[in-house]
Amino acid sequence: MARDRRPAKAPKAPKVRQAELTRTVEEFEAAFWPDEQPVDNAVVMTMGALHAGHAALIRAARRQVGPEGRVAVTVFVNPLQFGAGEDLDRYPRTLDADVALAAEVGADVVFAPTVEEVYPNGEPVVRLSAGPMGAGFEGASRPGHFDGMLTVVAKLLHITDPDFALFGEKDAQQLALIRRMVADLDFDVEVVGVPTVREEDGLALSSRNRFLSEDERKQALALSRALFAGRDAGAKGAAAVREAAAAVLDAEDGVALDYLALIDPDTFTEAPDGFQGEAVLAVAAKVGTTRLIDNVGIIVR
Ligand SMILES: Nc1ncnc2c1ncn2[C@@H]1O[C@H](COP(=O)(O)OP(=O)(O)OP(=O)(O)O)[C@@H](O)[C@H]1O
Ligand SMILES: CC(C)(CO)[C@@H](O)C(=O)[O-]
Ligand code: BAL
Repeated sequence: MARDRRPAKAPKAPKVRQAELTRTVEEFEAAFWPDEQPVDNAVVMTMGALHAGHAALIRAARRQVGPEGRVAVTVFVNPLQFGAGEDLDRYPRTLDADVALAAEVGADVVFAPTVEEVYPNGEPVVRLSAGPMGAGFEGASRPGHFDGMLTVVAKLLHITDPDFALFGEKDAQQLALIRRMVADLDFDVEVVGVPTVREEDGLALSSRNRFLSEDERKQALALSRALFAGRDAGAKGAAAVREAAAAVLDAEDGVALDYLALIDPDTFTEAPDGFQGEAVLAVAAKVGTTRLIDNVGIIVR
């Protein structure tokens, strides 16, 4: 048999995506639409300090648009959605690591504008209003938060003009409001929700978890444990759900509860006694100086 003299094929190098960092709208547009090719594109909006939860969103965006599509990640800590005395100044900023992680999990472009780039005329005079759907829960604890959030999401949708925009279910009220804004104001984008990514012990990943001391990290587990206990009581009715979740939180001294609520996901108002069907069980609490939120979907019978 003749010897095969063809050189052995070099193993295929894995495709390393190089996400381009852009700081201005002009740079972003040049990088995100380098040519006229009609491909699907998706955006993942973040405030940076990326973790595995954000990575899940970016991976889902890549799956959504396919290997040839375009994925943008925005990194912008939006002052408009922070109230006085909130953690705007100490919010973690880790841009170099964010660009590296975004690239690794499938982003083509990172858009990290300055505050002046996003608000060149200073604070916007005209803003969106979240209305009654943004008044309860997070909106009650953080007045103006959702108006500021919707205003920047609308601006970023205009700038990035995506086919798909992906948001985490961890911020359930935010996701519901964005869906409602898109429907009410005829934005031409498909909003995709992505399930919450948790640590093995149940803690929902959050950029703010890095502020927790070791002890606080243990105390913070009461949030997810309470939600899981509530979910397990779903077959016994709404009152049993609230009771089971509250019992877990009551037993943890280190957690200062803001709200624990069984929510009708259509209206984002408290589910009435005797409520049956799909609901969201949500919690917000301060652990030390860090405010955390979490929620689970639940069927109440
Ligand atoms: N654990 C998670 N699983 C899935 N999505 C997440 C998770 N954490 C955040 N996200 C989503 O990532 C997007 C950007 O969120 P953001 O940058 O505020 O991160 P974060 O971790 O929620 O930060 P924060 O500590 O400010 O709440 C949002 O759509 C949010 O819902
Ligand atoms: C959607 C968002 C990026 C708007 O600033 C922010 O609220 C967030 O990170 O969830
Ligand atoms: N993840 C929600 C954005 C905020 O806390 O301001």
